[in-house]
Amino acid sequence: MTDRLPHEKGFHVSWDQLHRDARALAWRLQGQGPGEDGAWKAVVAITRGGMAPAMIIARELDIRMVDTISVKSYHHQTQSEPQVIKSPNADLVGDGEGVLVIDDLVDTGKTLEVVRKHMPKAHVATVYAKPMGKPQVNSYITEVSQDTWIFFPWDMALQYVKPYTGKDD
Ligand SMILES: O=P(O)(O)OC[C@H]1O[C@H](OP(=O)(O)OP(=O)(O)O)[C@H](O)[C@@H]1O
Ligand SMILES: O=c1[nH]c(=O)c2nc[nH]c2[nH]1
Ligand SMILES: [Mg+2]
Repeated sequence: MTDRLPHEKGFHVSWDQLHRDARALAWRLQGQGPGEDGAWKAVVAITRGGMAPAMIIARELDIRMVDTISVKSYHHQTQSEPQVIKSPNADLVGDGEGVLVIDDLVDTGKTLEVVRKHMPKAHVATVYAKPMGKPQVNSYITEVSQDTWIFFPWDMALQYVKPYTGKDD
């Protein structure tokens, strides 16, 4: 057994970096909604990864209507068919008009495909995007290659690493 990942590259995101990138996304979305002065009606976070960026975006854009949609598709790094296991309030989101749907990243785009069926008129935004999933998002901040695995701060902890020489005594 090996501890090595099935992906060649890792893109490690700190809390600070996530905060900056989510703020950059909020900046891009500000004033782009269909409401008066470009306001958005609500934010829907795709749990769980979308919750941290959605909170930052809701704060920056002063949106108080926040709901969630829960789509489960990965077990560690293995993907299965996405399933909606919790829907947002239908009275709040309607067909998605004026709603910002936020996720941390789009990879294959399968999760967003399912979400778009629920809210076809929503504006879908992710902080990070891989090429295969890009057609599913309306806005994103940083693109990484398809063979990169993005590591988020909530999945990581600081730990000792050996020097490059391998000598740590
Ligand atoms: O574009 P896709 O290939 O569908 O993958 C992207 C989705 O996968 C991850 O969520 P995951 O299902 O692992 O759940 P989590 O957010 O609870 O970690 C990530 O947060 C996205 O929601
Ligand atoms: O933490 C994650 N990093 C990724 O790159 C990814 N792709 C799908 N799901 C993911 N989760
Ligand atoms: Mg997710």
